Amino acid sequence: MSEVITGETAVDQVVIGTAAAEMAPTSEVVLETHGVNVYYGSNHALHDTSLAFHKGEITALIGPSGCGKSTFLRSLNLMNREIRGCRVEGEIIYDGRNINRREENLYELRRSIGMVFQQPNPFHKTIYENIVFAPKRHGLRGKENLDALVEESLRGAALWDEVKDKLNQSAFSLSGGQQQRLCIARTLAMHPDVILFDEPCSALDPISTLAIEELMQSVVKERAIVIVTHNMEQASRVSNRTAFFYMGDMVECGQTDQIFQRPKDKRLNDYLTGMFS
Ligand SMILES: Nc1ncnc2c1ncn2[C@@H]1O[C@H](COP(=O)(O)OP(=O)(O)OP(=O)(O)O)[C@@H](O)[C@H]1O
Repeated sequence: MSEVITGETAVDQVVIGTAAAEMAPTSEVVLETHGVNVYYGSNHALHDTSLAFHKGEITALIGPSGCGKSTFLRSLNLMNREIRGCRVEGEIIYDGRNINRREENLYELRRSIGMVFQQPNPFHKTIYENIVFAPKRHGLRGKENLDALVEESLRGAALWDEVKDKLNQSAFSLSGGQQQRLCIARTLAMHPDVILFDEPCSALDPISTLAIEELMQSVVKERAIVIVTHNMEQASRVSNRTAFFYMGDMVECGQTDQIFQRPKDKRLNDYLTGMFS
């Protein structure tokens, strides 16, 4: 049950970014959940969560530490299956089917629903090989095709100009921000319909953070993006829609400007005004 706020809720700390405000949402739902519950053993960490993610939209998941944001994000491409003792119930609908079933091919699914993690995690390979590794395993052949994919993906991740002359160097010769963009390029190389970002900028400086945010906005047109972030300014700058989680409940979801400027739930208002973090 949500506590509804009455009267003025002057949430002035966060200025809504024009980029997010200008992005026109489309109505095509790419991925949606119905009544998702997640358990770690006996800990019921996420309660009955239903959300839809639209093509062309960035959705930010916000809320205090331990409220279930990453748990929910990980359930969207069945990453929670990698965690021993974790159980996910409910429907996760992608491409016309419920993917939360044992027969789902995780290898194929994660091509379509990619994920970028908090810490950049390139492979111990060259920049070039980082991009083509998975596409080759999925059958892509021919130097011309591979070269074209490398260039397209690195351009998509705004990294091409910085690395085009050193594609055969180790990915670890890059800075942290460049490594994160390489990980995004690696994800883009699979042409995913959805990209999940789990606090992708928390290890980065402000300039690299801005580069990642611009990058998300440039690649969202073709897909849906979901981002977990602790940075309220980031959520307001990049997202079209924001969902607020609290103690395992998805408490409120709406257009980002409504969430930040006219929150309905008292817990959301308290969170935004810094009464707890
Ligand atoms: N691998 C795990 N094993 C057991 N319990 C977990 C695991 N991951 C998360 N949890 C539990 O699930 C609940 C939600 O955690 P989760 O990491 O999803 O929250 P969060 O909102 O993403 O937090 P943060 O912002 O700190 O990353 C917490 O009670 C946490 O202890």
